[in-house]
Amino acid sequence: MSPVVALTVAGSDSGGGAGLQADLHTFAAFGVHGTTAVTAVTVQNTVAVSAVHEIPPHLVGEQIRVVMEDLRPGAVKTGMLASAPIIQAISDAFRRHGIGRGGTIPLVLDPVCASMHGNPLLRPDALAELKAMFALATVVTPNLDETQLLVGTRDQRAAARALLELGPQYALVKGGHDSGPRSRDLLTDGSTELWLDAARIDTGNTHGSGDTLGAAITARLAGGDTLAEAAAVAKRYVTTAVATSYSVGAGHGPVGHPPAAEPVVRVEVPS
Ligand SMILES: Nc1ncnc2c1ncn2[C@@H]1O[C@H](COP(=O)(O)OP(=O)(O)O)[C@@H](O)[C@H]1O
Ligand SMILES: Cc1ncc(COP(=O)(O)OP(=O)(O)O)c(N)n1
Repeated sequence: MSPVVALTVAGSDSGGGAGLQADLHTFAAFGVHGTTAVTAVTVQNTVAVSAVHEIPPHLVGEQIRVVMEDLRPGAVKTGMLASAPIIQAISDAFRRHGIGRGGTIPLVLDPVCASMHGNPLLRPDALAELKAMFALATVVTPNLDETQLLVGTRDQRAAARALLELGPQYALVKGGHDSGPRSRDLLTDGSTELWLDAARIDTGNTHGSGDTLGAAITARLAGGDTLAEAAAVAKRYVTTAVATSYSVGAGHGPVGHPPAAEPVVRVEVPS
């Protein structure tokens, strides 16, 4: 029986905590075969990002093409996209291959702008292109620093409203960077509202938590979940991931990726 397949379009984190490495760990934890289109190689450890090498845009597009034509992922996630020309190449490839709104393959768009150390992962002149891409997304998943940059507020409801005006089907505004005893994320399509709520775990080792949440949503969407189902499962998974995070290196350690309690199960339909 062939496995469910998902694609991540993302940057590489040499420290192994975030980016496509976190996405692949998460896909594997859900029993999903992970494929990649690499946008950039970051020179990164637990302390800082010290350099970024961008992949030529046409090669990013080609990675998407060959994966789509051969492995046929059931859902796609984007992370670090680096530059406006790379975003343009990705958007073109998505339209060509039916990824995102207007197509049949769900798209989880994590608008990664900076690392948790404050180092940029998106060129400032690419912000408009990134926002234009939101209209393709099934769901956009910014953290509160990103909502501040993208729509000028850290208020979760106000941010979600402003994000939805840019055209995604859903906004999922993450609350990990908030304070207080709960870590609450808001999922809304403008008419329904779902609060994903968990106890805040007292740790500085949350590197890769945003990628892990988005990748878990993508894995479950690839297996056929609705977005609300996928987000609820993914929230339970990322809470376990933060609870199993660990210290490695001198800075912020990564979240853990234990096998998912609710993996993706392929249902074989007899022909
Ligand atoms: N200390 C924590 N305890 C529990 N959940 C957390 C904690 N930090 C982050 N999360 C959760 O991890 C996910 C990623 O959130 P966030 O840190 O806001 O995004 P990012 O990693 O993109 O900056 C969210 O579901 C958030 O609620
Ligand atoms: C290459 C690369 N991509 C993404 C990130 C940021 O990861 P994310 O999980 O969104 O955020 P943190 O949990 O690390 O704040 C990265 N650092 N590198």
